[in-house]
Amino acid sequence: MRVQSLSEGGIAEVPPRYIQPPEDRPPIHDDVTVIDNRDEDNIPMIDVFGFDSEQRDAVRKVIGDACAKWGAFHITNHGVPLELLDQIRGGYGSKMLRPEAEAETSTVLDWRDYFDHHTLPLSRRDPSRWPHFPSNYRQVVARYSDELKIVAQKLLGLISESLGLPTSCIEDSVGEFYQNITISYYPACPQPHLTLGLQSHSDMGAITLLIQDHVGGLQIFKDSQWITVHPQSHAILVILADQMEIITNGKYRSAQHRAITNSSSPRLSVATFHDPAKTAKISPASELISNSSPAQVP
Ligand SMILES: O=C(O)CCC(=O)C(=O)O
Ligand SMILES: [Fe+2]
Repeated sequence: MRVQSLSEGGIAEVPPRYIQPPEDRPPIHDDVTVIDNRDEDNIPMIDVFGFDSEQRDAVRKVIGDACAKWGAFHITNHGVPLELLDQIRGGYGSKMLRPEAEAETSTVLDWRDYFDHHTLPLSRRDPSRWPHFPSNYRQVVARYSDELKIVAQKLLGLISESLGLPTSCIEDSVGEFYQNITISYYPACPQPHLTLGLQSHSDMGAITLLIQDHVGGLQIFKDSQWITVHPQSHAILVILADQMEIITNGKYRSAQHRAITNSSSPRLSVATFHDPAKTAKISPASELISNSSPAQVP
């Protein structure tokens, strides 16, 4: 059953299968706020200046710092047309989302419906399996996929350089991207203090590019605290994923994150995952292995 139907049915209490164990529940009181971190503690906002080569040294430096400290950061002036960000966020959400089969082993369910699109390589892209409304929907998703692949490639180049690696190092070890776009819809929840929209996890691929609407609810775990990522409509959130942690031999960590719910507004996010090719064998870059920094994985 869709969570959206539960929510719109007007239930006052969430079904038991959605109730998180006490240690995982978010600290929401009177449904207003979560821990509200001060702005200076919030996730870095990095202007990449359209990946302009003149700014490359400076941008590489701040990206390196953000990767080491946060494993996640916002970028602006990324070159993706802002109207495309709005198009993929806008209006497509609730009606076409359907729940994917929940693993029966999962004891507690997420307060979320989602729709997954296989977008790259092109051999996996079959728009006929995607919703066909609004009429330009498939076109928007395809265009968004292509634009975000470019951003992901440019970021991998900068991240490689920030570690003193050749520009193409990480991209070469990742191989041809497997890209998936997941649109998540989190209906309003009558008991946000008992539930999670999405349980704590790190993404398993190489790099995730995420945009969200104005509601907010994404949190990143840093220094033993959950930090709420303030929505920034023109920015793209970059989240380092597990394969990046392996390739960088732990110099950069994948970011642990989760989504919380709220009782008043449904929320939408669009996550674009870039995973290594199925044939890629991921291991730490040899340049990052030394006596003082042995390989963290074989
Ligand atoms: O909805 C969000 O902000 C988070 C989505 C996410 O982390 C995921 O789909 O892996
Ligand atoms: Fe995630």
